[in-house]
Amino acid sequence: MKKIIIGDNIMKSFGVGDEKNYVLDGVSIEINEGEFVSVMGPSGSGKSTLMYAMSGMDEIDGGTVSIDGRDLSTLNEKELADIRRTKMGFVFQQPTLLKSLNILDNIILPSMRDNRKNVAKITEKARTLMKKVGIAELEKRDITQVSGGQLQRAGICRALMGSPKIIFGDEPTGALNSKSAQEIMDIISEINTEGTTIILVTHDAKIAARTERIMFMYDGKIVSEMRFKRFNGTDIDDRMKRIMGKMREIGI
Ligand SMILES: Nc1ncnc2c1ncn2[C@@H]1O[C@H](COP(=O)(O)OP(=O)(O)OP(=O)(O)O)[C@@H](O)[C@H]1O
Repeated sequence: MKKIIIGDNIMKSFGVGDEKNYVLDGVSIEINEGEFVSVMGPSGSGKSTLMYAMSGMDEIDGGTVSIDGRDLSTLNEKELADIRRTKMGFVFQQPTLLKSLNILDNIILPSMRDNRKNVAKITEKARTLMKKVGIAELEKRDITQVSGGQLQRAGICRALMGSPKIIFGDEPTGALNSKSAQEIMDIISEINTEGTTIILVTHDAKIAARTERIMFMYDGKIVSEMRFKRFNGTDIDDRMKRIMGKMREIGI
């Protein structure tokens, strides 16, 4: 199986001198192409920092991160930006959409920055994605005129515009009620089934239970890992029970 992300002994600190605090303390991680991974851990354990380190959004103090065979430390700013744009998509708890633009324009905006000439093609792709996630009829709406779940669907469309190999999600369902959260997970699972590697940070055992591999962080380290078969909708309670047992064991 091809490894799409290899992180070796990643160190990341904030602060200087006596205030220096290692938030990632020698994290090694390998993610296979097409894997569906989640990262759990207490608040402040370093989950988001790990995601930013793995995606090259943040510089690291030590260790290495390679994406699709390329060591990020050997790349200049432009090469790094290219890799981020072509290989990765990001979904956050609250999609950062612009109030002055409608849903469709928000989805196409980042792609337009890269390629102004292909408006028709970009718009067509956005419409295909909107249809896929069930918001086709909302393209003209302002972002204040849709629900949180619909907004997150738009955020997912925007992340998918560049056909990324990897989607990073930082609490992508964190602002949603449980029904919308599960619907968003249905969409994310489908994207994974189509071959995209997914890495989610979540506090929610019910979200993690739908992934195939869960990494548990504590104090800047990955302290445990759990693997499941691909989720087929039948054994959520059993998976959640196992995850919650592990969380208790670790002290989360
Ligand atoms: N830019 C920053 N400057 C200083 N400290 C930071 C910065 N970003 C993160 N930290 C600190 O690093 C630690 C880990 O933060 P991180 O956001 O990775 O944790 P997390 O596990 O994702 O937490 P949560 O579940 O609350 O989102 C925290 O103590 C946080 O305060």
